[in-house]
Formats: sequence, structure tokens, C-alpha cells
Amino acid sequence: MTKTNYSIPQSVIWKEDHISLLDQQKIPQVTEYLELRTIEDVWEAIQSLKVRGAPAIGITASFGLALAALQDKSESIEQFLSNLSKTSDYLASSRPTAVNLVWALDRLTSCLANIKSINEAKTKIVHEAIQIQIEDEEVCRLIGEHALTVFNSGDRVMTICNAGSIATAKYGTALAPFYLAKERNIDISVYACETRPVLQGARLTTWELMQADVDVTLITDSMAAHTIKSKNITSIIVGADRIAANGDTANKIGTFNLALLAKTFNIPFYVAAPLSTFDTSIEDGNLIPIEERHSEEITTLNGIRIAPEGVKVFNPAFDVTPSELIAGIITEKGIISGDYKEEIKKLFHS
Ligand SMILES: CSC[C@@H](O)[C@@H](O)C(=O)COP(=O)(O)O
Repeated sequence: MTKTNYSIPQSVIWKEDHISLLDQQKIPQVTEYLELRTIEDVWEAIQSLKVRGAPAIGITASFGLALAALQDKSESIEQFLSNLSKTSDYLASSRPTAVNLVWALDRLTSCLANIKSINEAKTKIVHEAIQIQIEDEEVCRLIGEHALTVFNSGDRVMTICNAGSIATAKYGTALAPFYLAKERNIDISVYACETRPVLQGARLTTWELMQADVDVTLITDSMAAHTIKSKNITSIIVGADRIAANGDTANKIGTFNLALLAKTFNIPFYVAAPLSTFDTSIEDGNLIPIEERHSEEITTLNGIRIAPEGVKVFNPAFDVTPSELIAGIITEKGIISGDYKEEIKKLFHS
């Protein structure tokens, strides 16, 4: 595996008796790790966005389930498995849109088929959780390699939210090509949308890319159209939280706007995501559950109220981009485009 030299703090670290978690709510002011010791700690960290980004949520939830398994005092395998299934359902309820969460929990539960003892189950589940994190790093690096083939030196690329290193095991998805490009002296400038209301673009994407010395410029979301026109943006790349069987893609709210702008300005709009973000059980994007978060994310800024008390608020955290607006979905297995339904079928049967 080729390694890059950049070093961004790792978002999730397994410590055997707890999880050490980079508190993404405090970045960029403070780089601080939390200790998650109970399953409730893990649920709360995911729900409150202390860890966020589809793959990182999946990794955290798997370590959470491993922690619960190690702490379990059951005397029969049946009781142990029943407790684990309840814990898995509980963790899955922390956030509804990113399918990587359920994907990771299901993978852990599946690895317990045919276990002969509780001790064996505990060893297997910890091993599988660690494996999910190790694999995600390699998967993201491969996504970066494939993504790099659609860019040229001198490109100016727009992105939204944070689909970077701290949203995954390493490298990120949409941001992975920028790290690889930097290392190979390929000159790409990034324009990061601030990503209202939680500001993942302003707080996290700029923080990450600046540490790797990638050329990044911050804009507010409402500046996207003007920036594409005036700065001659060459393409847009985003991450994903769930991709339906027809390629419709849920990602951070505002992504759909960017896809429409890409069409207007005739520039390619790419989605970068691992296979663990595909949900082939869902026919199209209309069936993707869209998380609605609390109104204070919109009515307050840093704890200060900016909207009248009692105002009605609609706060969907994600939107769905129809696949016909997507120039290519970049995965660890390569780039698919065109007839997404067929291409996705092939992706899962090759
Ligand atoms: C590699 S992360 C991909 C997506 O999870 C990311 O773009 C995103 O929308 C994250 O939303 P968030 O609400 O911050 O978890």
C-alpha cells in the first residue's frame, strides 16, 4: 500500500477498553479527544456530530458494538447475541441517513455466525471492527487514485461539507484526490462551501486541507454560482451518505443545489463514495430517509439567537441528487457513469 506523508489527526482510535474520539464539534478551535466508555457515550457522540461523516460513523458504531460485546456479562451465547442485537439496533437509531452505520453493524453481527463460545465472539467482533477501519483507509486511498484521473493540474474544484480524512479512517472520499495530488505536485485549488447550518466546510474541510498545504478557499454556500462563474471552477466533487440502486445520491444539504449549478455551467459533478455507502435495497432516492435536525442549528449561531423566538424551521440535514445530474460515481473499484442502475448491479456482482 502506498502511503502519503500528510498527517491529520485520526478521528476514531480503538483503545481496547474505550474509544478515543476526536471531538469534531470543537474543531478548528480545539483538537481534543473524548473517551467513550459506554454505549450511551457512543450513541450521543454520533447523534451530536462529535463524530460525523458516513464512514467515520460506521467505524465508531462498530467499535461501540465491540465495546458492548466486551462489557457483556451473559452466561449463554443466546443471551449474548440477543443483547448484541438490541445494542446494534440502538446504535443504528443514532442517525438515519448514512447507510454505512447499518452496513458496519450488520457486518459485525454477520461475522458471529457459527461461533462456539462468548469469548470467541468477543475476539471476532473486535477483530472485525478493527478490520473495517483498516479497510476503509485503503478504500479511500483507492477512491483518491481513481478520482485523480478526472482532474488536471491547474483545476479549480468545488466541494461541500467535509468528506475528508476525519470523516473516514484516512484520506476521505471527495478530499482524497487533493491529498494525493499535493504529494505528486499536481496543482489543484479547492473551493470549500461553508455548509450551513453546521459548517462542516468552514470548520473541518479548510482545517484539514490547510494542514496538508492544499490550496483551499472558503466561500459561503450562497456564493457558489457566482464563484463557479467568476473563478472558472472546472468541476465539483462531493461525498455521499447513501446511494440508491439507481445512483440517486443523498449527501449534505446543499449538494443538490451544486449539482444543478454544475448542469447550468456545463461542468462535471462527481460523487466519491465507497461501496459501503450504496444501498441497493432502495430502488431510488425517494426512499432514502432524510434526517431532520433540531431547529437551534438554524436559529442560533454559536449559542446566540439569530431568528425570532417561535419561528417555524425546516432543517433537513441531507438532500438527494438525482443520478442524471452525476457525471460519475467514483468508488474504490473505479468510476461508473451512464446507466447507473446497470453499472451498480455490475459493481456488486464483479
Ligand atoms: C466521506 S463523508 C461523506 C458524507 O458523509 C458527507 O459528505 C456528509 O454529508 C456528512 O454529513 P454529516 O451530517 O456531517 O455527517
